[in-house]
Amino acid sequence: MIRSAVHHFRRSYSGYLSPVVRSKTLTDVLSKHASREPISVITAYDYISGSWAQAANCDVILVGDSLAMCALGYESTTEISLEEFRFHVQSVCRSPGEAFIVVDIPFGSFESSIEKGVETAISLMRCSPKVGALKLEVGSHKPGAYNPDYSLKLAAELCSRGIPVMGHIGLTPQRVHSLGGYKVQGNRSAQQAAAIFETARELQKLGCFSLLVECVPHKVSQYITETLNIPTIGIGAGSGTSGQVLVQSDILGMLPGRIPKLAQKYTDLHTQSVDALKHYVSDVTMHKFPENDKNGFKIKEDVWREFLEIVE
Ligand SMILES: Nc1nc(=O)c2c([nH]1)NC[C@@H]1CN(c3ccc(C(=O)N[C@@H](CCC(=O)O)C(=O)O)cc3)CN21
Ligand SMILES: CC(C)C(=O)C(=O)O
Ligand SMILES: [Mg+2]
Repeated sequence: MIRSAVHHFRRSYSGYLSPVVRSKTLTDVLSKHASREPISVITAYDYISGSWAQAANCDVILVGDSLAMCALGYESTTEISLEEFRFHVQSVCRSPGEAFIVVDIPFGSFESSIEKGVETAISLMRCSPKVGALKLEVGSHKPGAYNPDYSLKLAAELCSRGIPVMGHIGLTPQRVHSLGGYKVQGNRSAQQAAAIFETARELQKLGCFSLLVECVPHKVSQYITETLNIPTIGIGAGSGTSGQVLVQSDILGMLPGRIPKLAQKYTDLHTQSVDALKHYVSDVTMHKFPENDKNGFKIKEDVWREFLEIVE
């Protein structure tokens, strides 16, 4: 059977049929690293923020569990459930574009057992065929320790099952309680920095395709980047990593108040949005909106007269 041409089109956010764009694959991301081009990563939380990141041509979209704090108003990332998180993954995946999509594994969905972790990982991969990889926060590996960190074992199990894993090291926000706050990691002692490096090396050995390095002194993250073959994506890890990631709500200034020192605000969407909304509220109050000619709909004069005859 000849396939109809419509199969090669999909609906874009504007509602029009647009040519299907194939998402970047893991291979595309790794070839970018092989040619030493910086990899750009932006978080997204829903269809709108996903579409913005796609339109900006970032290489990778991270559906980060920071959405708990930055889009849902929770106090920490530990509060969001897997079920709630999956809806957001699905909506980001509906955004049209080429970005490779990486998804966080939220707190509480993988810690009880390896089996549970594997099941969760499969359910996240199955949110959409556009989910290309998962990200797992990993605790510091103590070299020679009798009981290696559970998350290292889970990372290995996922890799061995064909699920691409990005290991997340340094400041791991899901462990905010055991870390005693959102603090720089690997700056207090040589042993602490070495533990982060050893964890990075171990994760590469276990098969992780990339590492996310958060809030680590730039000398340490650059050393990790230069020593390993897999790309490192930094946040608060300086300029020596293979790529950078930031939280979209920080880049755009979507929320009032301060953003972490590691981030940079490129615009103030909160202020701009509130100003625009105030303008609308004022227009409604002042009878300036809507304007019948511009925003309204007409009825034919004879239909109108007939209407009046019926009702009067
Ligand atoms: N808006 C936002 N941006 C983020 O990048 C982000 C979140 N939220 N929530 C989840 C995690 C937590 N992250 C954070 C949160 C706070 C700091 C922070 O307050 N850092 C201190 C410096 C660190 C220190 O004093 O040791 C700062 O002054 O900004 C850092 C990373 C990164 N992630
Ligand atoms: C802060 C980044 C790295 C993250 O894990 C997230 O957005 O959830
Ligand atoms: Mg996260």
